[in-house]
Amino acid sequence: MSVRGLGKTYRIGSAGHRPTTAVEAIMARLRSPWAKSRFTEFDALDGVDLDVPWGEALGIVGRNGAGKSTLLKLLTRVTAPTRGRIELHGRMGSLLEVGTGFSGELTGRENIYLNGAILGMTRKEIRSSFDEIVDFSGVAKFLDTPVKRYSSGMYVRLAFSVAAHLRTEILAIDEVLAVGDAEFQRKSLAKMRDVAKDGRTVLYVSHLVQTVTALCTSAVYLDRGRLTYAGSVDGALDVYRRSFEQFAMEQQDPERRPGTGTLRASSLIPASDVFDPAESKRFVLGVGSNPDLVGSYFVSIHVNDASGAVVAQCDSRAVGGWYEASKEQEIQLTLRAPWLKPGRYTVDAFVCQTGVLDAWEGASAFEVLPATPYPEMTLDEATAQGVVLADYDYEGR
Ligand SMILES: Nc1ncnc2c1ncn2[C@@H]1O[C@H](COP(=O)(O)OP(=O)(O)OP(=O)(O)O)[C@@H](O)[C@H]1O
Repeated sequence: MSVRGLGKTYRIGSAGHRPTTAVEAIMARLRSPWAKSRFTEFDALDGVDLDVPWGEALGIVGRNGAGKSTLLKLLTRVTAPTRGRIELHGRMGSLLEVGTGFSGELTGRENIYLNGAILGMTRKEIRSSFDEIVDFSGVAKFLDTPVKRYSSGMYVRLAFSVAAHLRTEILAIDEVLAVGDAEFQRKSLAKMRDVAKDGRTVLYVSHLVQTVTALCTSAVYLDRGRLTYAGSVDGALDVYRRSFEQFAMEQQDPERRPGTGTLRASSLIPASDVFDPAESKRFVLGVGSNPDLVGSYFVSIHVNDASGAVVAQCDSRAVGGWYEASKEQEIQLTLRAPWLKPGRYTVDAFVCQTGVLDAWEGASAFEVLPATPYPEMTLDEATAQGVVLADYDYEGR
């Protein structure tokens, strides 16, 4: 597979700019002048050259909005490139966002055949993989149910199984392993490794660094639409990790942060770098002063998980938190619930009035220890699903 000078330009006004980070979403919602003037036309991807030999499992990493999904959408012809050339030399099977590829009204069985046909498989070819697909997916009982009735887990399992077993020469997978449970993740990684060993090519986008390490034989790093690293998996992940540190450092300089700048946060300090899942998490947000600022302001602190998803939006307005800009403030946030799963979290801070005065992405970070808050069970499988840990009881006999 080879790609030369590949680029995609989006224009606001036609499709509009889709915010990808929490900060962008907030800026767009509050219609700050910064967000308006910043995007009119922009390159989601530009000047990408890439050669992927057969049998390679290529990881594609980069920060939110770097253009990873756009690259896969261009390669799978979901979107047309604005410029550049793509030579695949083979058929491409793909699993992009959940919800694409399958027709909700059709049953699982019908979707398997439909997908195969779309990929240019003969009925005989599809039939020869059919049992394997069904076995792997674990949805045998629901084969004659329309897929719109499937849970998201069942849907992903079947979609993955179809994409991995139909004998396309290239397989493109975007982020889906984050959806499935731990057992399915393990199975899918092993399956993708087999696919690559078979001499087929795997393209794999993920925020889950461990899965990139476990699966990929090489990797590329995308930075704001440009491919700035191509080489070993370790090399790409190293650049990826350093980009977070670099970004966090840049954002410490208020001048480089979005927002009107009428009032800026000065610090965001967690009570500890590590917390237990169920303990209260405290943060102190320092905010400067501006005697010219009329009226009070509010703040919002967001906690994001490792994939960048916002787990909690703690807006001070919701609990009556309004502050005066005439003097410097130290504002304390105590986050009692939900219980957070073990892992690394980043924290964003916003200072707002009618618009955003300061948007500080990655103002702080903390870790939640791999401890269990539950009195009995410590098995992984008991907590594998779900975004957070629930505080619950059971009663009955
Ligand atoms: N249909 C669209 N119209 C306008 N802008 C778009 C569209 N699709 C994507 N974008 C923008 O293109 C940029 C690249 O998006 P893309 O989804 O490829 O990034 P990504 O690296 O996959 O991000 P993430 O890790 O968050 O999935 C982003 O700024 C996004 O907002």
